[in-house]
Amino acid sequence: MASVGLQVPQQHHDILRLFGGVLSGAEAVKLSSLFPKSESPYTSADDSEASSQAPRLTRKRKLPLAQSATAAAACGACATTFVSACSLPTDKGAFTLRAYRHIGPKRSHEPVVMVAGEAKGEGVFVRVHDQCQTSEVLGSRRCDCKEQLDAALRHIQEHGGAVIYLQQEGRGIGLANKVAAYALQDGGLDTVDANRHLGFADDERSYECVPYILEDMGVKSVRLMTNNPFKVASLRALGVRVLDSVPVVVPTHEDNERYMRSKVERMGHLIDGL
Ligand SMILES: Nc1nc2c(ncn2[C@@H]2O[C@H](COP(=O)(O)OP(=O)(O)OP(=O)(O)O)[C@@H](O)[C@H]2O)c(=O)[nH]1
Repeated sequence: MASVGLQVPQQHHDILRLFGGVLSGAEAVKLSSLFPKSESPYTSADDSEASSQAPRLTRKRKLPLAQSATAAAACGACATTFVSACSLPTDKGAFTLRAYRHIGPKRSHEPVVMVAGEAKGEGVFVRVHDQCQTSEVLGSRRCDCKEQLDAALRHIQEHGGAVIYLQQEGRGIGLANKVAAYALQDGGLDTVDANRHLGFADDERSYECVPYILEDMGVKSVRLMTNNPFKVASLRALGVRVLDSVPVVVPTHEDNERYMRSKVERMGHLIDGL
């Protein structure tokens, strides 16, 4: 069986150094494996010659080159790389799908952006949406995530804009932990206390890749599609210019009503009628 030995390749040493040695070798190998060698944002003396001769399909965006000093301070050590874009016909119309790779101190993942119409300049409709496999893939009615995603996609199809889709399942705790949190909610805890019971913060998400994605797309300011003031504050703290927030309210039903109430009462969401 393959295992991670003690021999960590040179490019992984670079990542270990970047993260101040906080990561184990295995974690660093996993993070680095998100990047094909020719696209690694961290080049070592050993491979710089080879990579300079390789075809360049991607634009690299390293944090030290970022224009936003606020974002640099907030992120500390991260890199977001544009990978590719394609057309994506869907049941809601035609979009362009842009794909990125992000490596960061809290998580490394592959953000994608659904773009419709003109999504550049000032006041662009943008939703920053976090993955919810239980509703979006499995059809769960415990939350409103899929309905919000669909509503946002329809909105940008009509008005132009972008949905930035981040792989931060379960407010950043991951799918298996979210199932554990659901089990605790089946036993009577609400969504916040379930997270705490498992030893997590109420919200473990991080949005450090968003400023770079917006900058890459030429978006200067956004009208953020969200009901969550904490999300607005988090993005502003990273240097994103949020002009206002646009509510994304979808009908509540008996299967998600308790969750929706908890979002309002425990997490400060602004949802009319709740
Ligand atoms: N830990 C945990 N995560 C959940 C639960 N229900 C949904 N999620 C996750 O919550 C995230 C969506 O967060 P929400 O709080 O519903 O909404 P928001 O993104 O903060 O705010 P909006 O922009 O208004 O949608 C997704 O990553 C879901 O997977 C739950 O009970 N526990």
